[in-house]
Amino acid sequence: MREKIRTARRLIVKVGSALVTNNGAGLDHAALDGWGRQIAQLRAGGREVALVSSGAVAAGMQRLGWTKRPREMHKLQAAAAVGQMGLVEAYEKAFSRHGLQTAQILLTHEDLADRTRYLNARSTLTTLLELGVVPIINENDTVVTDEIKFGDNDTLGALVANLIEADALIILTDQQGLYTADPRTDPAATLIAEGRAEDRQYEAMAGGAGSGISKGGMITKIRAAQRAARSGAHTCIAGGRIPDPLLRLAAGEPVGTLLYASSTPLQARKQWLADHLQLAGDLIIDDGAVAALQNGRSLLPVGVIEVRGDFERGAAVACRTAAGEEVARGLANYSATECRRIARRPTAEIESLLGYIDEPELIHRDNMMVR
Ligand SMILES: Nc1ncnc2c1ncn2[C@@H]1O[C@H](COP(=O)(O)OP(=O)(O)O)[C@@H](O)[C@H]1O
Ligand SMILES: N[C@@H](CCC(=O)OP(=O)(O)O)C(=O)O
Repeated sequence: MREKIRTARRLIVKVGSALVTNNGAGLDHAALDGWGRQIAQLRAGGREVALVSSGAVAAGMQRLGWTKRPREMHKLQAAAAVGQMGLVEAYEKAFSRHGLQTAQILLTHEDLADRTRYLNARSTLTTLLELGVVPIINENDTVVTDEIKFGDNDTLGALVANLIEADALIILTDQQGLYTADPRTDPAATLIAEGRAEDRQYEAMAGGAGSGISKGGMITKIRAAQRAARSGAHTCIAGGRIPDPLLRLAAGEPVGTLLYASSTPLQARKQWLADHLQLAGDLIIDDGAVAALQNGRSLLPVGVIEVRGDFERGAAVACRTAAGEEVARGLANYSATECRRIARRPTAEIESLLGYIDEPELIHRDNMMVR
């Protein structure tokens, strides 16, 4: 089973507040340096890595000289704003020592719920990865209006894994993995080596956060594994203080707990497309395009005869024959207005017709479910 992590090409690594701030004692520069060194090695081995890092609130509290986590939302948000500065500065310094460039990405739930912003976030993140830059991602705590508690970064890590179709989510924390009960309160608890992410028994074993500076606890990590599995990503929960956890996991060593997804990313994604999407419009396609889709190809603008409905970029649309029969459904890379402009035209003309080109296909085959 550990083969699944050994062969993972795109990884999301999540590090929690306890590790980043050495249990609230200030940023743990040695830990940051160690992650930089490991990520540089993973990159050199051909993997893409994005880092989801907590620690803004804890680092801000430390900078402001606060010893107790405040309850008021505005104070937490102020602490996050102060701490995020120090956090990204420290990452930039530590990672540059290992030849890595970093980028700050701050996201909110709305950014991932809104299709256009979702697609923009996805393009930016994948572009950064292609450029060899390590995105350092956190929730944009300063603007979230919900309780900060809902914004735990385990969930954010899973959402990012879904967003960029990562192969694995690695959650580093202050325990060695998932135990049969919280080891802080139950000394007889034993480590779970692996299991299916969707297995509901794990929720009952997991408790809340281990320290005053962390938010999620183990339960949010289990739910994150369930969520990551929906796009086919496997999750490892492992101890962040053991030597080289990332390199060992990537080498296939049985470190921590592996909660694996039971379907491949593509199957999971296509299933999700088939089950969940509300269709926002129709693309009427010609016979050549019908044959191309049935042969597993992407939909190009040249095969589209007519565009029905009014939809945004990223919306789910049906591909139909002129007689109205549904051939496939998928996520459109262009809005209805843009689709009308580029319909029947060769891909090479997209840029001159729209003034820009985002994707050469109108619907990519990975985002399409053929009936
Ligand atoms: N079944 C369990 N196995 C391991 N840890 C658990 C379990 N239930 C609760 N925990 C607690 O979860 C904590 C890790 O989560 P958390 O404190 O949110 O850390 P992080 O900052 O890394 O997200 C552990 O320190 C532990 O006390
Ligand atoms: N965005 C917050 C993250 C809080 C959080 O989820 O903490 P943790 O449970 O340690 O991952 C921060 O940077 O402080």
